Amino acid sequence: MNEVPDMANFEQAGAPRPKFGFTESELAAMPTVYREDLLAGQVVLISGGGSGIGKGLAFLAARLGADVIICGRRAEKLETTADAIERHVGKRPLPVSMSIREPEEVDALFDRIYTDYGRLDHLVNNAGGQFPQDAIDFSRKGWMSVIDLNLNGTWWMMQAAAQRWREAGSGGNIVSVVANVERGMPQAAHTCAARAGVIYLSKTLATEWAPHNIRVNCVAPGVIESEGFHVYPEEALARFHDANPMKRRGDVWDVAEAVVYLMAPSGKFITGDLLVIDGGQAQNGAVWPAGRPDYFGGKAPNGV
Ligand SMILES: CCCCC/C=C/C(=O)SCCNC(=O)CCNC(=O)[C@H](O)C(C)(C)COP(=O)(O)OP(=O)(O)OC[C@H]1O[C@@H](n2cnc3c(N)ncnc32)[C@H](O)[C@@H]1OP(=O)(O)O
Ligand SMILES: NC(=O)C1=CN([C@@H]2O[C@H](COP(=O)(O)OP(=O)(O)OC[C@H]3O[C@@H](n4cnc5c(N)ncnc54)[C@H](OP(=O)(O)O)[C@@H]3O)[C@@H](O)[C@H]2O)C=CC1
Repeated sequence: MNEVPDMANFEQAGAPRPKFGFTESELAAMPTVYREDLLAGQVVLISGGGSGIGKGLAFLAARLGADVIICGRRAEKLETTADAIERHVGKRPLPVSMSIREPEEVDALFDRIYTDYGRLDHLVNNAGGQFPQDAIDFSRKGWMSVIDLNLNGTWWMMQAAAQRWREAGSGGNIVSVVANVERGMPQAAHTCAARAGVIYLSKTLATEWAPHNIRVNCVAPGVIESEGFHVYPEEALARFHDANPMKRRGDVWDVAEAVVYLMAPSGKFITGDLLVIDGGQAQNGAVWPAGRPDYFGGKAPNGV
């Protein structure tokens, strides 16, 4: 397992740049295709908003004028991210420590949002993850934790949002961050099962919830450089660029801007869909998150 620098604090502490992903100054300055008041007056909830893709999106949404709520399990990480966004963007997201796997904690989160803001416009289900392992060796607890996090946790959030929106008669918008599961993904069968569940759940809800003016979409990142990379061994990381024909990793901004496209009026006629952001991985390339076995070619000719 690699040592991960404390991403959220590194700039203040004068530490070297993070091992994976952008600095906070970079997130604050990344060029965006969107106009600066695009999300003004809108309330956006981002699960897993303290790190990685969710943190990038929290910066972008705040820069576009939204009131942002970020949630996740680790309070310190959320606070530090909220501090950084306040410092760089001038708008402080509300950090809420909770687990999406606990329905009561999900309910409490939505109660807090409606008490503090009186509304919610967008739910981004970004919290999720997995560990790389051959499926044959999954422990029961390991399988259950990945399914519970990525499928059940995402559902509790969706249902809680939709019930509030139905009650308020307001409509709303859900975007769930899944993964590129079209051809399956060896060493990540648990997450493929859960993410496929979220994709087809979303397609179904898009129809059921259209009468409530609720849109439901997914985005599927390919290999996106983020803090989440710390769960993968060096051997696998060294070849992540081989996962797609563009031969490189994507970045959190690629995903953040795609999510905003679906949230904003640009997405107003899109529901039940899956936007893939993977440099062509669905067509060509393979990711082996625990390292490529010899049977499938082992090391590449250049030695990595
Ligand atoms: C699919 C690869 C695509 C490549 C591109 C990258 C995609 C990304 O998604 S980037 C990363 C996104 N972030 C993460 O994945 C977050 C890191 N992962 C986790 O936090 C865990 O893997 C989790 C999702 C399982 C979290 O569950 P939690 O219940 O909090 O975790 P525990 O540590 O308590 O573990 C529960 C259970 O799971 C088994 N397990 C956990 N890690 C491993 C491992 N490395 N290898 C094998 N098994 C693992 C294990 O059974 C754990 O129980 P105990 O044995 O009692 O600890
Ligand atoms: N980076 C990539 O290449 C890809 C990423 N993805 C997916 O994109 C999403 C974001 O990943 P990324 O930013 O890369 O990695 P991160 O590990 O940085 O993001 C995962 C986030 O989920 C939060 N989280 C985990 N468990 C829970 C929980 N039970 N309740 C609430 N929050 C939780 C984590 O915070 P905390 O630990 O504090 O709870 C963390 O902020 C994930 O769903 C990931 O699987 C999909 C495909 C590729």
